[in-house]
Amino acid sequence: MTTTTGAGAAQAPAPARVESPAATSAVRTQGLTKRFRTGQVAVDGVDLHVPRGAVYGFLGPNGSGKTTTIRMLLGLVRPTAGQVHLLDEPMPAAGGRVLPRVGALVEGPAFQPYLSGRANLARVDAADATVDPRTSRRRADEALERVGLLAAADKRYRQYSLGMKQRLGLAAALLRPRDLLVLDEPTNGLDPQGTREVRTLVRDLAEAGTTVLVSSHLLAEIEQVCTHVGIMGRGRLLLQGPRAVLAERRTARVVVRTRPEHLDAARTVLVRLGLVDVRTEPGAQVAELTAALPPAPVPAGTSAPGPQDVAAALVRADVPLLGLDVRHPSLEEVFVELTGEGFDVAR
Ligand SMILES: Nc1ncnc2c1ncn2[C@@H]1O[C@H](COP(=O)(O)OP(=O)(O)OP(=O)(O)O)[C@@H](O)[C@H]1O
Repeated sequence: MTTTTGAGAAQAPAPARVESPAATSAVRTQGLTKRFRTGQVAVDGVDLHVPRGAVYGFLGPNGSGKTTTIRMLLGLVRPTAGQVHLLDEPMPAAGGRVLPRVGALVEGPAFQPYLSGRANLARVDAADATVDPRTSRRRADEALERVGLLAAADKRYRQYSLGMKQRLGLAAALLRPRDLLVLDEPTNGLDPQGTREVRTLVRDLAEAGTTVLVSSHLLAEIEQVCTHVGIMGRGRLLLQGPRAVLAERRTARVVVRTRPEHLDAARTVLVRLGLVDVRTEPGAQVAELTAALPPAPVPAGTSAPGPQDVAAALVRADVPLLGLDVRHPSLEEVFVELTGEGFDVAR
């Protein structure tokens, strides 16, 4: 794994800037696109917005373009088109100034296999021209402690488990205070306890004022710590916003069971009531219809049909009601619906 720490970039004194009122983004992209030489469009016109102070869950199935997007943010991959601003500064032009304020954990070989974890961190630290070399050891040990790796600090990197390697990558990103942390699948290779620790770490860092962009193909792993989410599917950003946008997508469906010969009449009733996405499943004895209920909350002054209205309307239309339920999709189902594939499916 590589840690991009802004190392080597001599930090020019920040010029006096008049911050515009809109200067509140940790990450902002416009039309970010990457077409590889193979012709594959891995990232397709992505407009990311990560507000300052957010924990932004960057979610999507394997192969949906998260890593390529992150690499473009950090200047590791050149975009085919589009713009990137980090901490309200244009990239890559302001990289020398901005990248020291950005810690990153992205995949790729970077650590020396025959050096210990601590010695590897010392190398990363030494490459950062903006820090005091005399306090290197303290920084390394504090970072190792933070990720629970102090006890294994003197072990060689090649003897580390995948989880330990991942922790060392995190430690490298934490060698100095950051305004923005970009973590690509930080829980890869970690056991459930390690995953919980990463979540706690992310929460602590955010509380201390660091904006965190964290990617995952596993919704449940990071959903709990996010204040914002962005969902990728096939190179496109399908949904973005405060975490509540996910809940809003959890449209409940009403499930109606009736006799097969009344299926068409029941369908007409549901459509007349204004329900959408009506699906029918004829059966020999019992036919089933499902339809989307309007999402709550309903705007003031309007009344959206609820399950009781559905029942009443069916009875009025003489449709025998053999059963009526309301089904709420899980967040996982919302994702599958959004991305059009299982959350673990590679392209
Ligand atoms: N260097 C490359 N050349 C050609 N295609 C690439 C290259 N890197 C990535 N891709 C393709 O671009 C698509 C997006 O890959 P990317 O790694 O960005 O997805 P991801 O969402 O990060 O997936 P994962 O969770 O598996 O890392 C994939 O289809 C991948 O095969």
